[in-house]
Amino acid sequence: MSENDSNVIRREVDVVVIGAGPVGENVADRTVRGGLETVIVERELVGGECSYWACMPSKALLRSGQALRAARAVPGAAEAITGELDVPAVLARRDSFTSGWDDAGQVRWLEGANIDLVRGHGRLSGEREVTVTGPNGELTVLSARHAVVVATGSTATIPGIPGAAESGVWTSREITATKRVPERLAIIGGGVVGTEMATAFASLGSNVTLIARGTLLAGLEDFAGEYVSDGLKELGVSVHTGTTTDRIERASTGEVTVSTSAGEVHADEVVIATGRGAHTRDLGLDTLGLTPGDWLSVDDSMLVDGFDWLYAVGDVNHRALLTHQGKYQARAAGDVIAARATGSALELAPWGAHVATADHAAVPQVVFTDPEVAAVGLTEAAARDAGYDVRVVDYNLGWVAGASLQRDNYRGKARLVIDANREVILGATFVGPEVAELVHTATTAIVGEVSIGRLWHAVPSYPTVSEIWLRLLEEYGRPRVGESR
Ligand SMILES: Cc1cc2nc3c(=O)[nH]c(=O)nc-3n(C[C@H](O)[C@H](O)[C@H](O)COP(=O)(O)OP(=O)(O)OC[C@H]3O[C@@H](n4cnc5c(N)ncnc54)[C@H](O)[C@@H]3O)c2cc1C
Ligand SMILES: NC(=O)c1ccc[n+]([C@@H]2O[C@H](COP(=O)([O-])OP(=O)(O)OC[C@H]3O[C@@H](n4cnc5c(N)ncnc54)[C@H](O)[C@@H]3O)[C@@H](O)[C@H]2O)c1
Repeated sequence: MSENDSNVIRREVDVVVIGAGPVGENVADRTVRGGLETVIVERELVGGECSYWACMPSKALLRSGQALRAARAVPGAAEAITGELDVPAVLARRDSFTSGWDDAGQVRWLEGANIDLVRGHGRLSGEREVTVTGPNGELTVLSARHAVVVATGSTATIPGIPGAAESGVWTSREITATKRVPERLAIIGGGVVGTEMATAFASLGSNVTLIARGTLLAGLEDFAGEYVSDGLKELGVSVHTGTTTDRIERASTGEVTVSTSAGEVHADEVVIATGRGAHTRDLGLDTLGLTPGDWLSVDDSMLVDGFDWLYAVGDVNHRALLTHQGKYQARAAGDVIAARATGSALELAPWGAHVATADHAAVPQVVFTDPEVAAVGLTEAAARDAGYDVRVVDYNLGWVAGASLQRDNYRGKARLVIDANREVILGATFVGPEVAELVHTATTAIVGEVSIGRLWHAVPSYPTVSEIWLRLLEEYGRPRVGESR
């Protein structure tokens, strides 16, 4: 590209955001609201991974099976269920949630929010500068007066299992967008994607084998993975934990053989669900002295270490690979960029308006398996490792009146991890059918540092599953007179 090249469009704006996933969209929304002219660059679909190949399609694929099992667990309703899932209807509903992989609706949202879209692949090309290669090779050079925000997300990693690359394996993209349900499906990886997709496709009629090198859902409380393993087995999934995958081979017939330490698995398709890598390989990081392919390390206002104009928000900074947490970071980052640009007051102390403090203490996550797992904050092991004086209280969710009304044979467990010195909650985990909505109360209690004594005054309605809160408090004990705060 030469300076005088007439085919190069040059434009100066206040803020350039690279990546129009949920996080980039939210940063841009906040900078525009803060009075800054903002351009967003997108190489694929506006809405990002979450809208088309992750959160939305995966949850749509899971929901119908969950609703059917819920009805079957309630006598009276169960008798009314006479058939199986309507697979084409489930896939059609998934298609409606991805708008048929068409981003026109999200583009309209950008227009309504006064965010300018430049389609193409963005690369950092110098200080405060991004060069975009458009769909027909045209170049647009965007100079940012105030900030460049990298919100390019993450991509599925394919480990170096011999034969994987040549066998046409699927990742989360192909499984969430599939137009057919494979008769036999092997899934490698016992994390969130692996367990959710095993649940979805077992419900849709696949014969699923889940191969995990360790336990399921490592990183959460151990009992979460154990309950989910039992749930998968009840759905007919063959669960192999502590199992390594040595080779993947596709025969000319199309059949795939997965050789593992537990024997051979034969399948029609294999999904690799072994984690994510930073979407930064072809981003021009080297022009700034950074390493392509690395996650971008940031401070709590999302400024990349060593820069005063470069921000990294969402999956790409590796703080929490979750849409809601990335959008939380985006609100802080968008507002801090606007505040720094206009010279307004900054709030950078913990829990201030311009920092994502909750990333360190209160990241909620729901795993939409059956049973569901809803967790926030520290696990018991993480709290002990962090040096807290920990008290743990557990309770059987099936003993709560609201749970037994919800369905027969309700099975589940809840745990609070409590800082015994300050008597505040550090972490909470709920495992059971439809527990997703329970976790926000725990998030609020952790963020607000609400004392156990005060929580006794937060009365859950009878007979709801939320009465688990009262049972957990009873297990912990009521503060004596003079002790409550
Ligand atoms: C199967 C699956 C299910 C999931 N389910 C959930 C869930 O239920 N709940 C939840 O909270 N999280 C879920 N996640 C995680 C969630 O998808 C991510 O945390 C979220 O998408 C991150 O948003 P983001 O905007 O940072 O990145 P992305 O959504 O990945 O968006 C990044 C955007 O940047 C664009 N881009 C990248 N590089 C460039 C470039 N150089 N130039 C221009 N554009 C570029 C991409 O095309 C993309 O549109 C799931 C993930 C997977 C894989
Ligand atoms: N409901 C949700 O919120 C939701 C759903 C799906 C994904 N996500 C997010 O997306 C991210 C990615 O999910 P994921 O399941 O791909 O990653 P993950 O980190 O949750 O799980 C990866 C799994 O693969 C295993 N693994 C890693 N390398 C391996 C190898 N070489 N061979 C065999 N196994 C290997 C790990 O031990 C782990 O069990 C997660 O961080 C998660 O937060 C969230």
